[in-house]
Order: sequence, then structure tokens, then C-alpha cells
Amino acid sequence: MDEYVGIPTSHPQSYHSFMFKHLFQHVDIPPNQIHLPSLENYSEYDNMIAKYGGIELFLCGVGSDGHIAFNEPGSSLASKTRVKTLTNDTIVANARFFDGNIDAVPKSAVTVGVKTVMDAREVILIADGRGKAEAVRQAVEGNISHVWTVTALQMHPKFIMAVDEVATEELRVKTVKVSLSI
Ligand SMILES: N[C@@H]1[C@@H](O)[C@H](O)[C@@H](COP(=O)(O)O)O[C@@H]1O
Repeated sequence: MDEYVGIPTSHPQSYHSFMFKHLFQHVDIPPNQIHLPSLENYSEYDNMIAKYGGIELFLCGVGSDGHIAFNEPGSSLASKTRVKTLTNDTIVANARFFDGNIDAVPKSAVTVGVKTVMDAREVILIADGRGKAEAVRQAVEGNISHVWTVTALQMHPKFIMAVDEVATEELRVKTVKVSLSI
């Protein structure tokens, strides 16, 4: 869904490397059928998606500030694939992947747009940990806003969130757990 600008795709912390390490090397996929966004292809990326019949499933995470892919706060909800400048919060959060060195974290990234995500037939979002609790609250209970780009998914016809217990801690509306004994 996204890739840093300013580090080679072969860098161990690139999203290309992540996808190869955690998915592509484990499945039987011909290399010419892998299409990750990059500086070389981003202006054609949405056309390419349309040409191949659209995205079936986006499986994504969420930033603690509610960004999906690298659609940082303030990204247009109508956005398509493009280059985005990263926010300070994201750079600080991702420094953990660069030995804690904030200066080593790329300052911009190629990312699919919010509209690119919304156009997928299905979206599954995974949020775990206390650090995602406010983003989960905004995703479920917040007003739809470009400030929390995850809120756009409230309008998606087939959107599932998978969260752990602590990531739900900021939800205002709680359901009561009941156990039935017959
Ligand atoms: N660009 C990525 C996002 O696509 C991802 O959703 C987010 C959260 O990742 P994690 O679930 O590992 O915290 O991190 C980065 O900012």
C-alpha cells in the first residue's frame, strides 16, 4: 500500500522488503504479478489497479494518529496514489525500525490514497495495543474527517476491524459481556 521515499527498495526497512519477507517468499506468486507502489509507478498506480479489475482486499493497519497506509492527518478523502510528506508523529513512531534514529527515518512516502482504499471491494484493518486506542475510537465513533483518515472507512460497504482488548479502551459505547447458562 505504501513505500518510503529516500531509501532503496532493497533496504531492510522498506515496505518492499517487508512484503517479500512476510508474504511473497512464502507463496507461489510469479514476480511479474507483484505490483508494489513506488516512485517509478505511482502516477500510473490507480490506472493499473483499474486495468486489473480493482483491488479485492486491502489488509491494513492504522497509525496511532488514525492514518491508513501513509494518508496522514489532512489527506484528502478523495486522494489517489501519490507522494505524501510524513508527520512528525509518524517519523517518531517509525524511528523504532531505524535503531531509534529519527534522522534515519524517511520524511516522505508513496502511498495509495484514501479513495484507492475505499475503492477496494473489502478492507480489513488490524489494530492492536493501547497506542491504537484513540485511532480505534475515531474509526468507530468519530465524525468522518480528513484529520483521522481511518474514519472514511465508516462509509465502506465491507469493512472489518480486528482489534485486541486494549485497543478498544477509548470506546465510549461499551457492550456488556454476558454469559448465558441454560
Ligand atoms: N505506513 C504504515 C501504515 O500502513 C501502518 O498501518 C502503520 C501502523 O503499523 P503497525 O500496525 O505496525 O503499528 O504504520 C505505518 O505508518
